[in-house]
Amino acid sequence: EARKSDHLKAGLCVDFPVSVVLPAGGTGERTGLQTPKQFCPFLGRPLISYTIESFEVSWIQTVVVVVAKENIGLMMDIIQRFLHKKVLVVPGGSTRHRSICNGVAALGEQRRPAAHKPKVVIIHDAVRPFVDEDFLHKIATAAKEQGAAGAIRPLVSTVIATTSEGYLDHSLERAKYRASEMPQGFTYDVICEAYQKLQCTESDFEFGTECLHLALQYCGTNAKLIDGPPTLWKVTYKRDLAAAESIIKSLSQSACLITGGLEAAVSLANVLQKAFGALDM
Ligand SMILES: Nc1ccn([C@@H]2O[C@H](COP(=O)(O)OP(=O)(O)OP(=O)(O)O)[C@@H](O)[C@H]2O)c(=O)n1
Ligand SMILES: O=C(CO)[C@H](O)[C@H](O)COP(=O)(O)O
Repeated sequence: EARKSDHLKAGLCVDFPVSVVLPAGGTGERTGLQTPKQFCPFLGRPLISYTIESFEVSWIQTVVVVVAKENIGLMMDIIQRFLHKKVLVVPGGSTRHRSICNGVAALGEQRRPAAHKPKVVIIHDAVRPFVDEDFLHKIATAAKEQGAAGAIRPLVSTVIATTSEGYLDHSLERAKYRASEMPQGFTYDVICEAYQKLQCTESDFEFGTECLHLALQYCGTNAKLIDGPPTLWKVTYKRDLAAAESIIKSLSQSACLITGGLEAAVSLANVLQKAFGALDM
């Protein structure tokens, strides 16, 4: 049976069509598990279902989920079981860029009038389940204005370059750099052009890790960068699955205390509210 948390929606809106591409075609090699991380269950529900739920807001039209061919059936079952609406499933590619490119192409193939083509496409890794509507709205709005926008976070460690013999070559001044995270947003025209096969090279498709870079390189679009919350982090290693589980458990805990207004009961309610609040990241 579907078990969906009743998130408070922020009541935001936009006056342009927005669609989403969620790349979910990876194998999750770094977790060391057989099951790709996006399909690992948390409280009986696969991780990807939580991510899709974050995009179930009124101002988003279509969510394209890109999965490996062999997981299309599994993905369709998840959509049916957890009552996800507005989701289109398309086959992925051998790298993340190829999967995203397939997802963007699927938005153009949908049988709908040009007027309903997305103005903005949000791209978000399926394995970053904790993204809130307010931040999605910031990314969509900035992407519409600037052509591209992306989430950034401060670097935790200093980035260094090594020599081929394994010695320090040079180190970067950490304060000047940021970690690029997801979500990212693009106007539909910019992301389509960025992935044009005539300019996006095989090397980009094979080794690239940054969509914002493609937009700059092939469309001359300087993305607007927006500081994101720590919750945008990506599930990459096994330890991240444990962290995700603990957050999902804390988010799913809720209590309804009917106090009748007695002073002692009201202060108990306040204490409980603070205790639950302390579970926040
Ligand atoms: N061929 C691929 C590879 C990755 N992804 C997706 O891109 C996102 C971020 O990639 P990453 O964390 O690298 O996922 P995996 O490739 O699955 O992980 P690993 O590198 O450990 O195998 C994930 O949602 C992943 O499913 C994809 O859609 N298609
Ligand atoms: O941060 C990102 C984009 O800026 C991507 O999520 C990241 O590049 C995915 O990378 P990988 O496949 O190497 O884990």
